[in-house]
Parts: sequence; C-alpha cells; structure tokens
Amino acid sequence: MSAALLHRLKPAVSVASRLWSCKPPRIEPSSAAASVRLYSGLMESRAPLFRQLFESESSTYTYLLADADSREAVLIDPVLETVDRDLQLISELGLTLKVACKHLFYYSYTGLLKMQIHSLPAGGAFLAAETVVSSVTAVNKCLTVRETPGHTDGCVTYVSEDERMAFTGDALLIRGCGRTDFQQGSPHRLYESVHKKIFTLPGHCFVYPAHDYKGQTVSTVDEEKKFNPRLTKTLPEFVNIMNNLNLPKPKKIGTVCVY
Ligand SMILES: N[C@@H](CCC(=O)N[C@@H](CSS)C(=O)NCC(=O)O)C(=O)O
Ligand SMILES: [Fe+2]
Repeated sequence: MSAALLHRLKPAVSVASRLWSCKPPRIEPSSAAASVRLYSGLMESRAPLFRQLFESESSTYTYLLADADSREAVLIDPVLETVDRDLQLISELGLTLKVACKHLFYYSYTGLLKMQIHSLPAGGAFLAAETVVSSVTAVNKCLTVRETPGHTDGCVTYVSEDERMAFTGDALLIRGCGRTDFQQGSPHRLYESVHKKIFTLPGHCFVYPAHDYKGQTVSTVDEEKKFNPRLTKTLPEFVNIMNNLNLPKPKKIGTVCVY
C-alpha cells in the first residue's frame, strides 16, 4: 500500500478504531423502559409475512401473504399438486387462510382448499376479484386488483397497498409474458394491459409472476420496462412476436379442475 493511500485512509481507520474501543453506553433504567416501549411499538406494526413457493411440473409460483398480527392469510395462485405443502405451511405458521385467489382455472385448486379450510368464507374462492380483494384488507393491509386481460379474459394483477409488490399472474412474466393463443387470448389486449396497468406502477415495484421457466424469481417494473424482450417493442412488433411463438401446449393444460 502506498504512503499516499495510507495517509488518505488514516482518518477513517482512526474513527473506526475509536468506535471499536469505546465502552458500550450505560443505559439508565428510565431510558431502558423507553426502549422497551419503543420496541413493542415497532412490534405492533410488523411487516407482513411473505412466502414465494414453487411447483416444478407447471413451473408455477404460489404466493402466501399474511398479516403478522392477525395471522390472516391470502394465497395467490395455488395449484393442485402442492395443496398439502401449502396447507402444512399455513398450519405451521399458525395462519388462518381467508382467501385463495386463482390466476387461471385449470391450475387452480381453490375448490379443494375451500372444502378443506373451514375458515375460508363461503364462496370466497370464487368471488369476483374485487370482492376477494375487499375481503382481504386485513391481509397485507390491502391488495388492490387491476384487470390485466390478454393472456385470458379474466387475468388480474394484485398490487400491494404500498405499490411495492405486484403479482402479475400470466400477464407479465420475467422477461416475457403470457401466451395469447388460447382462452380468449389477445396480444393487443395484453400489450395494453401491461403498459397501462403494470408499467404505470412505480419503477421499484417488485414483479412476482405466476410462472417462470428460466430460474428467475422476481423482477421490477423498471427492469421489465428496460429489458423485457417482448414488451419493449411497438404494438405491431409485439403482435407479430406473439402470433409466431409456436409454443407447445403447457404440460398441465388438461388437468381436471376440482371446483
Ligand atoms: N412448454 C411449457 C409451456 C409453457 C406455457 O405455455 N406457459 C404459459 C403459461 S402457463 S398458463 C405461457 O403463457 N407461456 C408464455 C411463454 O412465453 O412461455 C410448459 O408447459 O412448461
Ligand atoms: Fe398460468
């Protein structure tokens, strides 16, 4: 190390060594009580519980969100194959499942959950998205719903109240998007949905999709606006890409749905 560099580092080193050598401050009994009060105040507004779970056959993510205090939970995009895993986790964490929101009918086991979980409100799993969301305001304070059709007619995106998280279902995938060649799919509608309903969220908002095929787990609105190879294109270019994907049918498309 050169003498000049040593000289430049000296003030920082000396501050650090003073910090390391100083004695811990003595806490007076009154300020200790105040710290306890402050700590319990912090505990009162604990961050919501959040889990991202993966099912490898259909490459589907299921999301579990719960209010840390009331322990009320919502499950987004559950799939049939992992019902036992999800129910076990919900039980282990001491949560009460209030609502399960589906992203597309053939992967959904919300009906099965409805039968198994008595705390799920009658019809809760099948309500219109708006109603589902209004009944989960206790969870994560509030999830709002944005209709994002295009992959299918009924696709929605759930957005956390603080707009830090968006669960984009099949509309926006990481560096991709839902295919538009089945179930009332439309590339024009999907392009509009993503640009008007998702890309208008804050750039730092995390994007959590329903599927991933490349090992990615999360992205942000800014990242997708910059790097999504389909949605950074013009509408005519996007339509052309989507009409020529020639994807094989999803592996689980024929799965019997348990409603
Ligand atoms: N071979 C894949 C097919 C995956 C597939 O079609 N996925 C759908 C979402 S599942 S509803 C999709 O929209 N994909 C878009 C894409 O660009 O891949 C499989 O079954 O694993
Ligand atoms: Fe899907």
